[in-house]
Amino acid sequence: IQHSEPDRNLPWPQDRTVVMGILNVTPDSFHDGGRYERIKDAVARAEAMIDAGADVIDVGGESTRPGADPVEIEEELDRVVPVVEELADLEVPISVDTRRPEVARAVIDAGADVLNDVEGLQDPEMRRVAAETGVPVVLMHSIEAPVDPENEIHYDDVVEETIRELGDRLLAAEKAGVDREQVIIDPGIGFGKTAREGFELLDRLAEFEALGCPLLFGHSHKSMFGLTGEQAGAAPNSTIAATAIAARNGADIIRVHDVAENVAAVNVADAAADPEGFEP
Ligand SMILES: Nc1nc2[nH]c(S[C@@H](C(=O)O)c3ccccc3)nc2c(=O)[nH]1
Repeated sequence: IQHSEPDRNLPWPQDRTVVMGILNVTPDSFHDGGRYERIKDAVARAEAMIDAGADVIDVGGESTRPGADPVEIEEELDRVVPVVEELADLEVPISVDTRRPEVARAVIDAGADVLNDVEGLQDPEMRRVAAETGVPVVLMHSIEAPVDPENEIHYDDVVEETIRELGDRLLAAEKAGVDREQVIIDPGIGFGKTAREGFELLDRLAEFEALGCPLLFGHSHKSMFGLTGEQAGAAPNSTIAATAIAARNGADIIRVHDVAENVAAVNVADAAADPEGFEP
C-alpha cells in the first residue's frame, strides 16, 4: 500500500511510514522530582525518542484514562506549555494531544506544530482554532473521550461506521474553514471500541483511504492486546507486530511509546511494500 499522495505540506517525510513518539507529561508519568525536574526529564525523554528515530513527538498533559476525572485547564496548561516551549527548539515537529481549544491555542503560540484532538474536532471552538491557525490536525474518531467503560457502543460494521463518522467530522471541519489538506484521520483504537473491533480496524485499514487523508494509527500498549496474551500498558510485542501490519495496510503515522522497536517494524513493512525502492 503506497502512502498518501506526497503533495501534502506536513512537517514529516511522506515517502515512508512516520513514527510519532508519545510523551506523557502527566505527573504519574514522572518520578516526583518537582516541576523543573519534570520539564528537564520530559525534554530528555523527547531527545531519546528522537535519537531512536521518532519523526514527531506527541505531548499529552491529560491521560484519557477511562473514568479519570478531567484535569483542570490551568493544570493542563502548566504541564504542557513549558515542555512545548523547550521542545520547540528541537529538530522534529511537536504535536499536542489535547481536547481543549484554550490549550490548543496556547501550545501553538508556544511553538507546537500539530494538533492531536481525540475528540475529532467535535468542539466548534477547536474547529475554529484549526481553521484560524491552519496547523495540521489529527482528527481521531471517538464516541467519547475519556473512554467510558460503562457506555458499550454496538457497531454493525465498525470499519464502515468509523469511516462514515470520520467523513461527517471532516465535512463539519471543512464547513468551519478547516482545509482538508491539513487533516490527518485516525480510527481511535480503544475509544468506544472492543478488542476485536480493534483488530477488524487493523485488518481493514486500507478502506480508510476513501477519505483521502493521511492516516494515524494509535494502538501502542492498548487493551486490544488482551486478545494476544498481553495487557493494556504492557503489550510491547503485540504493539510491534501490529505496527508492521498497520504500516503495511496503509497507516502513514504510527503513534507509539517504544520508538526504536517500532521504527524497526515500520522499516520492515516499508521494505516489504517496496523491496526495490526502500532506503534504510
Ligand atoms: N491521535 C491519537 N491520539 C491518541 N491519544 C491516545 S490516549 C490513549 C493512549 O493509550 O495513548 C489512552 C487511552 C486511555 C487512557 C490513557 C491513554 N490514544 C490516541 C490514539 O489512538 N490516536
